[in-house]
Amino acid sequence: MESFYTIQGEGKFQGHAAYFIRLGGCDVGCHWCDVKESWPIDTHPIKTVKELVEEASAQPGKIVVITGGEPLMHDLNPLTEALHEAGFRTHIETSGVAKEITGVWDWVCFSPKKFKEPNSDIFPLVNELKVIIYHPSDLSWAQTWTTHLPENSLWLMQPEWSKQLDMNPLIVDFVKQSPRWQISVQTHKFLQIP
Ligand SMILES: C[S@@+](CC[C@H](N)C(=O)[O-])C[C@H]1O[C@@H](n2cnc3c(N)ncnc32)[C@H](O)[C@@H]1O
Ligand SMILES: Nc1nc2[nH]cc(C(=O)O)c2c(=O)[nH]1
Ligand code: SF4
Ligand SMILES: [Mg+2]
Repeated sequence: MESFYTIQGEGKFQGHAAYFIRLGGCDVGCHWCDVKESWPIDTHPIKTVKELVEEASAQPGKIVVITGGEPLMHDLNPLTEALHEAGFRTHIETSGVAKEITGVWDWVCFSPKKFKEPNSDIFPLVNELKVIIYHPSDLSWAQTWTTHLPENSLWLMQPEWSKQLDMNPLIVDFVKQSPRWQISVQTHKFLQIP
């Protein structure tokens, strides 16, 4: 759909320069999704792996974040292998909804959704769980995922952007009581960058 060089706004790598590749196509249907224009799979420009790697290589940053849409709708082996060969770290933002988990990853951010079940094959690969908190009931729903994940995974709660005034106090209280969890906020939106 698009690619751009910016600052990772969310999660463990928040604040780091990163080249984002946003792949078109998603059928998960989150009603609060902040990139609904990414949902169609066939209306976006098509680029080759070589073009994407060349464009990323024009920037000094060494992290590439593959997002979407739902990037795992695509076979990500060729792209991630080429990015590794070019010396990049490969990071993914995914709901885990996929027929197959493809790609070679240095960092996997798994953001499960109530609207569609993820492929459980992703569980052992997860570095960072990032649950979006839209409603108070999402606090307990978030906790249901942790038992599936590697012991050293990070557990993050991120307020849904339009609900942050209501959700932030709940998330803050929760993390103070359950310090295994951390807060992620969408810092790029405060910085007014892509
Ligand atoms: C747009 S999604 C694309 C990647 C993948 N489809 C997914 O959902 O993980 C990128 C990240 O933004 C989060 N996100 C999307 N809309 C949001 C919103 N309105 N408020 C907070 N986070 C949001 C998603 O949960 C995900 O962690
Ligand atoms: N700056 C910035 N950081 C991000 N982290 C995850 C994003 C995403 O949409 O996947 C995102 C995004 O869209 N912009
Ligand atoms: S899975 Fe990700 S891209 Fe798809 S609708 Fe949900 S937030 Fe948007
Ligand atoms: Mg985003």
